[in-house]
Amino acid sequence: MARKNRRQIFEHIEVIDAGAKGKSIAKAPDGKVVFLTNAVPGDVVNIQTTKKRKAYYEGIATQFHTYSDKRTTPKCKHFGTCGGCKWQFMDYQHQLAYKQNEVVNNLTRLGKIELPEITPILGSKDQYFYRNKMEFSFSDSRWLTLEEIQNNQEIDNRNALGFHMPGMWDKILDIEHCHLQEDPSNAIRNEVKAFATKHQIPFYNARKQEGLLRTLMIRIASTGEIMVLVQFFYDDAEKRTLLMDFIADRFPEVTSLQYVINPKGNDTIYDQEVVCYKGKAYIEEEMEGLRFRVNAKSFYQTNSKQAYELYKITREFAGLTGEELVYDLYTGTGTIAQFVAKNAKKVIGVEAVPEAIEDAKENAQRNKIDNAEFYVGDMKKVFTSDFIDQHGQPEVVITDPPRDGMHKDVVAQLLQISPQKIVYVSCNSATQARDLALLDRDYKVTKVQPVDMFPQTYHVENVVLLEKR
Ligand SMILES: C[S@@+](CC[C@H](N)C(=O)[O-])C[C@H]1O[C@@H](n2cnc3c(N)ncnc32)[C@H](O)[C@@H]1O
Repeated sequence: MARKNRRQIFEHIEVIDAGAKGKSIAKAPDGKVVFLTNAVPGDVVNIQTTKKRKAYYEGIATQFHTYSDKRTTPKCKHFGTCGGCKWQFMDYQHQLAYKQNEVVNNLTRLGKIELPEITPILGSKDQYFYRNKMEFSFSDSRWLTLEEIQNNQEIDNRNALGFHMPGMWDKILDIEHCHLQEDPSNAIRNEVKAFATKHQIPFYNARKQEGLLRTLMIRIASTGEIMVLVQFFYDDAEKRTLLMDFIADRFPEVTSLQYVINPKGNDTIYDQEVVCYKGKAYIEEEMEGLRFRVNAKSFYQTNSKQAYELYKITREFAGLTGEELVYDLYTGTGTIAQFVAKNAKKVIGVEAVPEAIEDAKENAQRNKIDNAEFYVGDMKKVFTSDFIDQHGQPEVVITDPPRDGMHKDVVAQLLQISPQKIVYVSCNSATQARDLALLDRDYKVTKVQPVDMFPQTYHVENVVLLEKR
């Protein structure tokens, strides 16, 4: 009897498009779509299927007959193993074209939105070393590369400090050089790993839940300030001090050295106490003369230069005259709210993370902004008719939700309060399309501007202006 999920080989297939989550698309001889992980549109390949579903296959290209002219040479030695920068092998102009297409497809096909003429996507000047924040994981059972296995290399130490292998919670790929964050990021990570290994400070083992060192976070702000945060699994004062002093002495340019002791099963630090070991408990970002203090738990857009471009577009779309009451929903540390405050009568920011709202209030005070107020809470619970009665009917609403988009009650409330304009900033145009469809009854999409915040990845940010019909 034939096995249902039997692997199949398709020969001489042209890859025709790039699809969701960075996968490329080909057509199998039976007409079904094949999603591929390792090919670029224009490649002609042999495909081995890895999964068979009713309507499509998943597969990998096993042999290349023709290489696409959209290809370029990846810069990173970890490309192909590391899941971080999946599009590094595609020329940047083509990356941008596919991102633009993704936005248009999602808005028109999923949202059924009638679109105005769309301005071309705004590309990033820096295509590498654009991230201000990186988080690396320690592991005592490093992922072995094919090269190491093939060379039958003697492996006496399996320590790693790097990224999770795609889809594997317990396997870490050791990173020697990452092209996403500028110096001294690579030096800090590599020297911390070498020092901890030499001094036998145990690296974490996620399966056994043992080992001292869990994660290393590095933040490098546009002002040049640097935050390093080490996460430990338990407290060992001697080993902790040894490592923290090493970082402080070896990297005096670090302005904020912090640690967390996190005995939980997962390594999120949002519910943990952060201890400042040396320097300040925050770093400062700067934008158009505004200074933003960012603490270890605060969200700050990870590409600082493109965040400035994104905020300028948001402000331009809002078209403020100085007379408007503006709501900034999902305000984070209040950066957009403060960025538009001088053009508005008053701005109200709402956000779920209390520490972010504390930062927002303090930042506004230091920036001498006295027409912005910030409130903490879950949006669907806070953004109610009572809240509007208390704070006033906004003429403009800016909304920048997480990847899931807005809760349907929040969308319903927007329809209810009916502002003249809504500026919708999104990092996921599929959920944005869903929300725009719900708003379509009363609002027309009049401007769309995709922005590339994350070169070498398939992620795309999109700003939409909605005006009342
Ligand atoms: C994409 S970030 C935008 C932050 C900010 N606008 C900026 O540019 O820095 C989304 C924000 O929504 C917040 N958030 C997520 N779910 C929320 C909810 N249910 N209610 C309120 N805020 C929420 C997150 O904490 C995060 O700060």
